Amino acid sequence: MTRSVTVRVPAKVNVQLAVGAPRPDGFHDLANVFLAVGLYDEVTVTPAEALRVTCSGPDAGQVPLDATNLAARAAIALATRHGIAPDVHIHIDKDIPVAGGMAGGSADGAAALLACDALWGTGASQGELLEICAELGSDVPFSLVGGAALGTGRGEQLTTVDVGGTFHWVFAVADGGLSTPAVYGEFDRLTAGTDVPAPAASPALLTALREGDATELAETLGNDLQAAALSLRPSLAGTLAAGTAAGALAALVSGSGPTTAFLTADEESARKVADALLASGTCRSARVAPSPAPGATVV
Ligand SMILES: C[C@](O)(CO)[C@H](O)COP(=O)(O)OP(=O)(O)OC[C@H]1O[C@@H](n2ccc(N)nc2=O)[C@H](O)[C@@H]1O
Ligand SMILES: Nc1ncnc2c1ncn2[C@@H]1O[C@H](COP(=O)(O)OP(=O)(O)OP(=O)(O)O)[C@@H](O)[C@H]1O
Repeated sequence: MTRSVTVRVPAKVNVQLAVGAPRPDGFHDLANVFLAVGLYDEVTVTPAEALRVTCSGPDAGQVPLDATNLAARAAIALATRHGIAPDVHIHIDKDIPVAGGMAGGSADGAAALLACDALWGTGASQGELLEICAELGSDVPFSLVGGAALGTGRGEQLTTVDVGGTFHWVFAVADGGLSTPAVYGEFDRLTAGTDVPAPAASPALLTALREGDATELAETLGNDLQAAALSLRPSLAGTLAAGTAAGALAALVSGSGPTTAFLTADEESARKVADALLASGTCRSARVAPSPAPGATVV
């Protein structure tokens, strides 16, 4: 009998994304407060004659199925380290918006890594898994651990953040994606000639998370990439305004966008904001999700 392993993995929203000046290696130092949210991809790995990737879900057509897929890269990275062949069929059941600033590709990379480790019995330590994640991308370590964390460096060095309650969100999915490097490039263009301060986590935001206080969190949310995302996609301003008018406590661009995130007082209010966003015609779909959510987990 052929054994399969399935891993469920969450999307993320950045409740604070403080961005420093560009580094010599092209990356930016960050104070990146990640929160995992309850929208999930499921990645299933099954032994096969050769590595191949398939994908299902409404956005499946936008997902690369070649060796550039982060799930395939994760399988190859683990196999290479352990001297085995990455002969596995990876199936991604995708529910996280693609190129939406919610770390969907990163989630699949972390999930495939955990799934292959379980399938092959490689027994990689959490430290080794996190090291491979960091090689795959800045957001990938957080997708593995989930919950809430502060990411420093380029976002890959994680410190756990305490969260004292459930926060309710609405995510407005835009038509088409935004390229993460293009948004960082626009940030550089917009801040050229200015003194960009070293990024630091907001103590008030960390307190709001610890106390589970949505009103306080709403006042302290911040995304330094928001102006760049709005500059590249001006129509997002209309989406942000529609969610705020519908009663969201706060609205912001999720990571590099173009998904926009709305913090609400409770689940009922989240449903109302989602309905109003859809009716406004300013987004393709509106998804309700609680946070924090657990990281990559074998199901
Ligand atoms: C916008 C965020 O999603 C917020 O969590 C992340 O910072 C992006 O993380 P990611 O998609 O995993 O990004 P990576 O795959 O590591 O890098 C893609 C590109 O984004 C830019 N990048 C990314 C992270 C970072 N700290 N500084 C950057 O300038 C670089 O141009 C890099 O070449
Ligand atoms: N498994 C994957 N799922 C989706 N996209 C992938 C995957 N692997 C590689 N990609 C590529 O990565 C690009 C960005 O997709 P992704 O959904 O990860 O964006 P994102 O959510 O904006 O990322 P982040 O928030 O980490 O910056 C896609 O356009 C696609 O070409």
